[in-house]
Amino acid sequence: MHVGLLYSRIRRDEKLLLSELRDRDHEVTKIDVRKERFNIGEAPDAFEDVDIAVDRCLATSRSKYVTRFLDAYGVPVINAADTAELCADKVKNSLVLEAAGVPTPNTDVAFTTDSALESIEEFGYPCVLKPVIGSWGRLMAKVDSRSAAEAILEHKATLGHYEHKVFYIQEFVEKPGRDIRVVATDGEPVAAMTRSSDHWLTNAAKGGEVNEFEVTDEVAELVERASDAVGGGLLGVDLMETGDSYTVHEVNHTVEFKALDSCVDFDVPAAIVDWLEEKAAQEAPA
Ligand SMILES: Nc1ncnc2c1ncn2[C@@H]1O[C@H](COP(=O)(O)OP(=O)(O)OP(=O)(O)O)[C@@H](O)[C@H]1O
Repeated sequence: MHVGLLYSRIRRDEKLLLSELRDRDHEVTKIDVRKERFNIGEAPDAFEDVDIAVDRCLATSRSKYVTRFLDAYGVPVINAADTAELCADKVKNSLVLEAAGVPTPNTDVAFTTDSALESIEEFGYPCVLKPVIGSWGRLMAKVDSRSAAEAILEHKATLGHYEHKVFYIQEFVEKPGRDIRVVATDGEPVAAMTRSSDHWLTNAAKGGEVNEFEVTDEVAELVERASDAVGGGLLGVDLMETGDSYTVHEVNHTVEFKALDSCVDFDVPAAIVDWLEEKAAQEAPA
């Protein structure tokens, strides 16, 4: 197959994918989206003969638009534009998980500091404020008191980019010092890990310790439902343990898997490329 890999920076994750694709003698065109121009009617030459495109753009904004252009050009893309749209935005992510009946932390959205403060007071302390767009745990706030809430809201309202004026307020989940990341292809778990830390932000990007997690039937079922809720694809489903069950706090669409690959006794890039081969075969004209 001929894979178009869309990127703006080649991380270790992309290197792992590229080397697996090349080991299997697949043709790969690396497409640096910073150097391309996307015309509304005509596809850039780089996409010629590409069987399947894999969006690995770091910046959410690029990912969202590039996948739309690929759709318009008729090039199959992992992940689909609609999936990118739903995963890139925490509000949309929460809404589709809730609508699909997937347990997810209770969340309010408010547009003014006064109404946000009402939500915060209702959730009680601590609760969590998250930027609606963002990753790696950046600009997340655990709000411990009313005075902290007032200060954070004022900072966001005064100094924040317009997206920070959409206040996303979430209940604090008393997880056991770790969360769970499951990488899945069309809802089928590939492998999973726990991310542990003394810090309330346990994600690997923040330096949390990673360990293999054996996916139980209950987790597999939640992962499948969470994946379906955003339209499937190659996804990272994040869950927290709640004591007697789980809650899914996020589904990621340009999932990083290097940390997972390093801690499991399983070849993650190989499993991803197996799945890509299947997808490309399904997309091929009969
Ligand atoms: N409601 C919550 N209660 C308690 N802890 C939370 C809550 N939401 C998130 N966390 C913790 O914060 C971490 C980052 O959360 P989240 O995944 O929402 O942020 P992110 O910036 O999108 O991170 P990433 O893109 O790396 O997954 C989680 O790994 C989890 O440890």
